[in-house]
Amino acid sequence: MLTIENVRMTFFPGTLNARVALDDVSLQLAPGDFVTVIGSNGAGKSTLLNVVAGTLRADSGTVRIDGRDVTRMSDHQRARYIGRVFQNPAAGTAPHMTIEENLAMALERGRRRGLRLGVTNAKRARFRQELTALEQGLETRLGDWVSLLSGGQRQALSLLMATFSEPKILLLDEHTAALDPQRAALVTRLTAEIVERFGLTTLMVTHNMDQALKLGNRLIMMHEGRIVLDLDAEAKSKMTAKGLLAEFEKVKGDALDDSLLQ
Ligand SMILES: Nc1ncnc2c1ncn2[C@@H]1O[C@H](COP(=O)(O)OP(=O)(O)OP(=O)(O)O)[C@@H](O)[C@H]1O
Repeated sequence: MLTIENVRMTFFPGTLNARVALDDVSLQLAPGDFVTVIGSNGAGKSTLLNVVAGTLRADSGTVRIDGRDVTRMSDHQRARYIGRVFQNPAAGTAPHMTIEENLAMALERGRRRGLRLGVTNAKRARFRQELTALEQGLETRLGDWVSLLSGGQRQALSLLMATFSEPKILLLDEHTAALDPQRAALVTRLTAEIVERFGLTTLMVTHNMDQALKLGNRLIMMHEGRIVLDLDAEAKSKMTAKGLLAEFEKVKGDALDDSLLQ
């Protein structure tokens, strides 16, 4: 469903500030794969998601979604294939539009004929049904401005909006990191439910080891622009948070050894 081949991406190439964010990254996801992505700060996790979404263009390499080469497509052209939720609850929703207007916008996203934001009764019934599943009481607040919602409620709504148009790929970029533990747990649970319900192929970046181990059927660890660990479902089920930290220490140590040898 998603194929990333030999992708390289350097910020400020050819300058003293040059920074290799992705160093020959290849990754293949089968339909329905749910891959959690961990790694130290600056490892290239967000850049990877940006290259998949088309927000950033790779210097070289290819990105294919469902067999289609999207490498040269803009983020707008890819929007119909991709749903994305960011760390900041404010990023995924329009604050001065109502809940139902936001949902109507999400429903039309990526369609070719432009925006048809009209909220019909049929749509409203669907919105109520989907919102009820979030268990946030939002189904009775369709006319409320989104700016009135809590961070957790907004993130739950963002998740619903990102998956509404049944994207081929769901990208989650530390989408629970800005929430308090209780709300983070709720959004984590909703994530698992929604991904399973729609069978979404998902890449989820997180700094939370327990979350990375609990969710999904595969885990990758990135370090300095490379994938340094790739655990399938079985290896992941046997891994512990402590074990992951030990792997972190190992790659950091190896990187240090390499730099000392140069
Ligand atoms: N817009 C940018 N301009 C310049 N350099 C950037 C930009 N975005 C990322 N980088 C650099 O690219 C590298 C990878 O950054 P990226 O944000 O992908 O890492 P990350 O793994 O998501 O880190 P974090 O966990 O801190 O969010 C870092 O060295 C970072 O400084």
